Amino acid sequence: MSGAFGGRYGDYQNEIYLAGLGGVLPALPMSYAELEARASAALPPSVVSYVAGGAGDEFTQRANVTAFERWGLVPRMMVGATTRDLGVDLFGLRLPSPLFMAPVGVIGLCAQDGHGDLATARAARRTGVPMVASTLTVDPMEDVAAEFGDTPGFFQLYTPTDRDLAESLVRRAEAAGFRGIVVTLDTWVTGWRPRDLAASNFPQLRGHCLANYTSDPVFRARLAKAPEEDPGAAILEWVGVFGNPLTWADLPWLRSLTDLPLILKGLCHPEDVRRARDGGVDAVYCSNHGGRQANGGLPALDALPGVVEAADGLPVLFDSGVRTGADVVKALALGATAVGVGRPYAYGLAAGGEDGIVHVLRALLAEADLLMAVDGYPTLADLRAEGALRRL
Ligand SMILES: Cc1cc2nc3c(=O)[nH]c(=O)nc-3n(C[C@H](O)[C@H](O)[C@H](O)COP(=O)(O)O)c2cc1C
Ligand SMILES: O=C(O)C(=O)c1ccccc1
Repeated sequence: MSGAFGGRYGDYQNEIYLAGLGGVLPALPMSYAELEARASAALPPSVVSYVAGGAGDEFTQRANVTAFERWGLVPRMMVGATTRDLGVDLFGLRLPSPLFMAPVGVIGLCAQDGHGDLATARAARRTGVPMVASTLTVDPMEDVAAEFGDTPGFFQLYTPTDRDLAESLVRRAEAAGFRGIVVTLDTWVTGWRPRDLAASNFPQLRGHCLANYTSDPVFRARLAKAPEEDPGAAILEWVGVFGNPLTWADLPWLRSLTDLPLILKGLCHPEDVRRARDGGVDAVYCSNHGGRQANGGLPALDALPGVVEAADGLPVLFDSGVRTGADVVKALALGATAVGVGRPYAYGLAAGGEDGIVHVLRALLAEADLLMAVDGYPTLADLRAEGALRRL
């Protein structure tokens, strides 16, 4: 059955209604609010506050979400959009959809078995939706990459202050088969996060998600004792080496680190985008870290049009506040090449393991696909045409 209820990604809708005919209801929530509630009940409180929380009073985090309400697609009729093409080209790769999983440093802890990075990589394999694996994982990057199958994966680098360590991490990512390096610029220092402060809990400070460091020969060589013998010293060493306050003078060095596509994450100002472009990056990534780093700022979506313009044809990745398939479509219509989600898949994992992530990704893509059908925009190029999207 396809027709009135399906399409390539929309077929998830068929599956759900068909299962209902057999008396089987969806095991996982269909709305973000219910998903968050289910995940919050499943996770330890310290992980809930870390994942759900943001900077300050979380104004920017909320604004990231509500910003999408100010845009609307204008429906077109009699287009006959019976098949939709959501595929995108990125760095010479053909991705089946424009969706990707943004790097989430504690995703490992969101799984019941504590190996959420591996579950995420397996969900990437099953859906074709790429994972951007954080530097901060429970399992080393080599083990994560081994689960990707044919789906390309990207490595997110938190650039350490030790350049040799940075280079070692990048060499390992290349050897493990990652297809690009995403350098996150907005988190060399941690933003003020009242929820984590109230619980006096920051997972990495308790030794979580440091496997890429403790498995690294350059990091290990900095320690007097092996991290297995003296975990406390390893954590302190991590605190000292983690955050590198990079400047534009460091961009030539970053660029020289790899021949893989280089993507800078956290760019919102057009002038920064131009500098990144001039420095030879392969893509820019517009994001405000889901409102976790700086409060009081513009929603990332409001920065997107300026970033797209300044990128001048360079691919633009986007995340922050995407909760629905309609949000994915709106970000694409505003010029994003690919659209990322963070918390939604973390909650999918917490609520339903690997299947929970697959559910979240399929639901996002089904909604986006069916929206493009209903509104008569069969391709991403149609979505970007003049008059498709209007500001309320
Ligand atoms: C719990 C959590 C951990 C994160 N860890 C990282 C990280 O390690 N590296 C990074 O670049 N971004 C990290 N981010 C930011 C995400 O990549 C992404 O920018 C953000 O989650 C997007 O916003 P959303 O959660 O509203 O979808 C993290 C986000 C969350 C929620
Ligand atoms: O929590 C985060 O969003 C994150 O990416 C991070 C990781 C290490 C230190 C501070 C923030």
